[in-house]
Amino acid sequence: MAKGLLIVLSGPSGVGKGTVCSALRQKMPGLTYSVSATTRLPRQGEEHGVNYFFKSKDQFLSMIENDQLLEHAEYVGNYYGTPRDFVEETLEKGQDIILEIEVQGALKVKEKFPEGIFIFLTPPSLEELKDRITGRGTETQATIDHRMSVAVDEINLLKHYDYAVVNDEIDLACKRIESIIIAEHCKVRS
Ligand SMILES: Nc1ncnc2c1ncn2[C@@H]1O[C@H](COP(=O)(O)OP(=O)(O)OP(=O)(O)O)[C@@H](O)[C@H]1O
Ligand SMILES: Nc1nc2c(ncn2[C@@H]2O[C@H](COP(=O)(O)O)[C@@H](O)[C@H]2O)c(=O)[nH]1
Repeated sequence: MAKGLLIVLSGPSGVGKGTVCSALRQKMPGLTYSVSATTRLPRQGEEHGVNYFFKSKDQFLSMIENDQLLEHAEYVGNYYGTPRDFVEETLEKGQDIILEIEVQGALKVKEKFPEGIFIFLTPPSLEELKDRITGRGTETQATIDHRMSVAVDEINLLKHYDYAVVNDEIDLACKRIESIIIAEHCKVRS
């Protein structure tokens, strides 16, 4: 049986990865979502096992030690990582999986899975990006400033991705990503 596609969606904080990914999962119910582990505290309404596996720093470090993470990164003061077994088992079953992760982690996944599909979601402008992070109302001003400064470095790494998708409008961005996945399934592979 053919393996599933590993799809990595990244882009700066607040660009709309989570929003677009939720819309995409509604349109493509066969697409499996990789739930990450993090040491970040839950935001209001976030659930363990749904949005993230929320871990203490010691628990996270032990996941690294035991090689349970496909990749991990430290981002703006917290650790984030992708549980390895779930990704590998999903691909083996022939199902597509999407990872919604930041850029350092995406580049580590690319080293291990060069056959993956790497999609960078871009904001229409940096001003709009800042408005979105601020408007979400989840971050302090200091965190917004930190995330915005990291965003500039992240956008400079766009060249390592296969596709750039602008998130000007949620439905359009979602349609572009759906089209990429459909086209990748039609690709002739040697
Ligand atoms: N196309 C869009 N137009 C306007 N607002 C949007 C659009 N896409 C997302 N948003 C809004 O921008 C904010 C940030 O979106 P979201 O939380 O999905 O970003 P993210 O990239 O997942 O962020 P993070 O990396 O911090 O988790 C949310 O309030 C969301 O409703
Ligand atoms: N390298 C990884 N990055 C991840 C993972 N899960 C989420 N993320 C990214 O972290 C930032 C911050 O997320 P937030 O929920 O605190 O706003 C964002 O870019 C996420 O996409 C992961 O497993 N590995």
